This record gives sequence, C-alpha cells and structure tokens, in this order.
Amino acid sequence: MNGTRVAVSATGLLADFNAAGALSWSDVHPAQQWGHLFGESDERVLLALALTVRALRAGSICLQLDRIRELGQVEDAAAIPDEWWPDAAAWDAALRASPAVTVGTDGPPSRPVRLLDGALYLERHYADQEVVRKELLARLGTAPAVGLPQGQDAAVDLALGSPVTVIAGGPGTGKTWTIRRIMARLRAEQPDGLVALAAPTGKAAARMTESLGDPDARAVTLHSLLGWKAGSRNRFAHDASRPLPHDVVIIDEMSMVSMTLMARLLEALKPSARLVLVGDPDQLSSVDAGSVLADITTAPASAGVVARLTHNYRFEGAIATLATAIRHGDADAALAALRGPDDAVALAPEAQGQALIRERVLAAGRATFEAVGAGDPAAALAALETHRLLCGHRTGPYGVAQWSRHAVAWLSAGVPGFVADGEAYPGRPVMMTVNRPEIGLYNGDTGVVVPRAGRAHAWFLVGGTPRDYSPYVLDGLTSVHAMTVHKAQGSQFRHVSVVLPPAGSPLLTRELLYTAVSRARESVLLVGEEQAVREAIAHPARRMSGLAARLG
Ligand SMILES: Nc1ncnc2c1ncn2[C@@H]1O[C@H](COP(=O)(O)OP(=O)(O)OP(=O)(O)O)[C@@H](O)[C@H]1O
Repeated sequence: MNGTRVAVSATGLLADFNAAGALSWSDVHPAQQWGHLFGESDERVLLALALTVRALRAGSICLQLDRIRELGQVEDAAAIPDEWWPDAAAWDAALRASPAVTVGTDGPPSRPVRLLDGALYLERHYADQEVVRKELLARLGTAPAVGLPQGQDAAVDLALGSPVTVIAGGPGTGKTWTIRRIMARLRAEQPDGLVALAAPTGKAAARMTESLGDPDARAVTLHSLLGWKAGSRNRFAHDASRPLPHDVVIIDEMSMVSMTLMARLLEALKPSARLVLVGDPDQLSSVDAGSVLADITTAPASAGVVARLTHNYRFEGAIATLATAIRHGDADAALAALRGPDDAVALAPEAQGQALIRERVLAAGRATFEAVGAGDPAAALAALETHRLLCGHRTGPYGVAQWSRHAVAWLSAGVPGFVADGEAYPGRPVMMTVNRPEIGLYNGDTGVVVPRAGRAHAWFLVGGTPRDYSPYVLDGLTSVHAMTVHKAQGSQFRHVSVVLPPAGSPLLTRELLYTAVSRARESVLLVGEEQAVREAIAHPARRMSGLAARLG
C-alpha cells in the first residue's frame, strides 16, 4: 500500500528516504528489483530509480534531475536534510555508468530506465512520449502557417484545415460553442468526412453529448473509440495496423488525457486524419501520468496550431477576476478580489468558515429535502446542484471524509426528518464511483435518493432528464456530502465552498485552486488561511515532462 513506511529490506539511502516519508514501499520495491535484475548495487542509483517511480506516481512522466530535490518535500514529514542528497555530479556519473540505465536516445530499450536531457524516464513512459512527440511533429510539419491564432473564428478555420488543432480556453470561453460551429462547417464543406467526438472519461463524454445538443453528434470515451478490450491493459482494437476510420477526431476535456492514452490515440489515427484537441490547460491534469495539453500549448513548435479563447461569455465579475488572477500567478490580485466588496468570492479562516459552510450546506440540504418530501426528483436534483462542498484532500482534518461527517451532523441536527441511516435514506446525495455506460451512469455522476410509493429510488440526470434506479443494485454508489476538487472537474455548481489544504500541503497548487474556483457559477467561498492561497498560487503543479522541450 502507498504510504506504508515499512520497506523491511531497504538499506542505506532507500531506507532513510522511506523512513522520512519521501519514498513509499511501492517506490522502493521496483528499484530494488531492478537492482537485482540488472546488477546495480550503487545506492545512489537505486535512490534515483525509486524517486523516478515516485515522480511517476505523482503524475510526472519523467524525473528532471535539476528538480529532484522537490521530491524531498513531503506532506507529513520533515524535508530531507541537505546532507542526505548525493553530490549532483557524482550522482549523474553513477547513473551514466549504471547497467540499469540507458543513456541518450540511441541506447537499447532493454533497461528499465533511460537518462535523456537531464531527466530519468521509465522506459515504457519514454516510449509513449516518443510516440506522442513523433506523431505530433509529423502532423505539425504539414500544418499551415497562420501566425498565432486567437479566438473562436481562428479556431474554427484551423480545425477545418490543419492536421492538428488545439483549442485552449477556460470555462465559459465558448469551447462547446466552437465545436458546434466546427461540426456545422464540416457538414457543409466536407459532408463525406467521418467525424468522431470523444472525451477521456465517461462523464465528460456524456456531458459533451449533452452540451452539444445535436441529435447526430454523440460523444464516446477515448477507450471505447479505440476499442478497449477488457482484461488486457492498454490493448486496443485500433492501432497503427488497424487505424480508426475517422477523418476528423475531436477530443474534449483534453487536460485529463494522460501521455499513455494520447500515444495510443495518435498511433490509431490514419495519417490523413485531423485531430482537434479541446481543453483548459490551466486545470488539473490527468489522473495518470502526463500533462499533454499543457505541454503542447507551451511548446513553441505547436504555437501556430493553438487557438486560445480568452473572452468569458458566461461569467464576469469577481469569480472571473479571481480565476484570472490565479491563472496569472498574481496572489495579491487574488487576495484583493477575495477581500473586495463583491460577495461572489470570499476567503474565511477555518473557525469562521466552518459556520459559513454549515449555513450553505443547510440551505441546500433543506431545499433538497423539501423537494424529496414533495416527491419531486427534478427539483431535488436541481437543489442538490445549488451548492457543492469541495476539499483538496480525501482524508484527514481537511479531507472529504471528515467534512462529509460534519455535513451529515449539520443536516441531521438542522433539517427536520433528515436521518442518515443506511444506503437509501430519503435525501441521501449519492455519487457513482464506477462507469456503467450500459445504464447511462458514469464515475462522478451525482444523484439523490427520493422515495416513491414507499420504495427508494436513486435519481440521476441522464441526458438532461431525471431517471431512477434502485439504489440497491447500483454498484459503486457512495454518499456525496463533499467531493474532491479532482472529482468536480468538468462540473459546475451555483455556489461552491472549498476547504483548502493547509499551508505546507503538496496538494496546494495553482491548478487545484483554479479548478476549484472555476467550478462556481455564482459564488465561491474559500475556507483556509491566506497563506494557503498564496502557496497554491505560487506553486504551479509543473508536472515533469520532456514533451514540450523535445517537441522544440
Ligand atoms: N461567440 C459567442 N457569442 C455568443 N455567445 C457565446 C459565444 N460563445 C459562447 N457563447 C455562450 O457562452 C456560454 C459558454 O459557452 P460554452 O458552453 O461553449 O463554453 P465552454 O468553454 O464550453 O465552457 P465549459 O468549459 O464550462 O463547458 C454559452 O452560454 C454559450 O452559448
């Protein structure tokens, strides 16, 4: 299990880093295995291998050696003391001489780790990055030179002609609107072209279909587009030898696409196919390793195919001001917005913030429970979406579990008739934690239990209409009195309250704060210290990747 600190047989540096909490057993173990298999006993090399695995677990595709010490900062342990770190030059020399390390682009792929441009990669992830790099460069090589595209019109023009187009914009900047225009132009100008619409998660695909509102345009998950075969990891029906038939492939929520999935997608496109990548590079990245969208949008080589949408059509005012300040890394401007007269955004310390969150939870809970009592699932679902409590952490005093318990206690005390008992109590807010495409439900979908004629039903909005299921037969259903910011990605709520991670938490990143704030349509309340806001804004997640640099 992650986090366990009993790497029984680890010695030396591995044991020290493990004991300090900077490495877990799941990092140490593969490093030791490779040591045995490849005849490497230098503990500095083994440490570098374990840190590479650790970086990967945190979402980085490689470990940049000039940033290696970032991995010595751990949430619940003292930072690794300076003297524990091997001398950089000697460490580098040991890696270059190691039988477990391939050096440069030309070496054999038979060793577990590759050292390239000052970064260590696990071989499989290097291979994925190479696929993405080569496929993108091949497509960029034939892209028309149009200068720096800006705005929706440029995005539409680009998508009609360029082999690859990136449409990058925050919430409400008209990404969906632009996809609709692209579809209309494609139908008019290239009526024989076969178009695919896809997204990285089932929920995102369902939302894409819904928001396009076009009966002839149905989005699927990338896994189902590629023909995922159950039971065989990373094996797809479509690959280079059996390419997808589509002439145009449009991907939404691209920030959540991992390097591996991007590699499989690019391999499976026929050479003449055009690719349109749509997303918000400032939001949190994929659960699996990689930061593909952010990498592509920062690489100079792709500047000519990245159309940026900056005008926000949906909201103006304090939320937009705050989101922009966060995105620009301007903590003073963000705090000025939070302290300003507009109640749409606010920051409260925990003591006071807890009371404010309680009020909001109770207001939404009362409205939901009232609709539940009236046997009105549509109204109950609408009331449920009026407020969402978000946490950065899953566990601990700032986590979802703890704040869910608070919410249940408040509702039990403050909403007459609310009794949180069992799996199907009236008013239980629920969330799917698995994909069930065959019944229209996806991981992250939320609903509410509304009894009808004495029986419990869990209601969800499917394609915009409430649909009921038996809560007893839905596998993977949990209560959702609070959710992580990660889970909320792709959804919006009228009011959002955010329990910030405490200062010092590695989860405090600019992307987390930006994603949390931009979930709100009318108001967002941040609960935590000013220092936590400053730290988040000062720390862009900056996953380590070689893609941007190697694209050139
Ligand atoms: N060019 C435009 N002219 C008028 N209204 C627009 C334009 N572009 C977008 N809108 C409107 O702005 C709102 C936001 O647009 P849209 O839903 O396409 O944004 P989005 O980037 O897809 O947002 P999200 O990422 O939150 O889904 C919609 O109500 C849309 O109709």
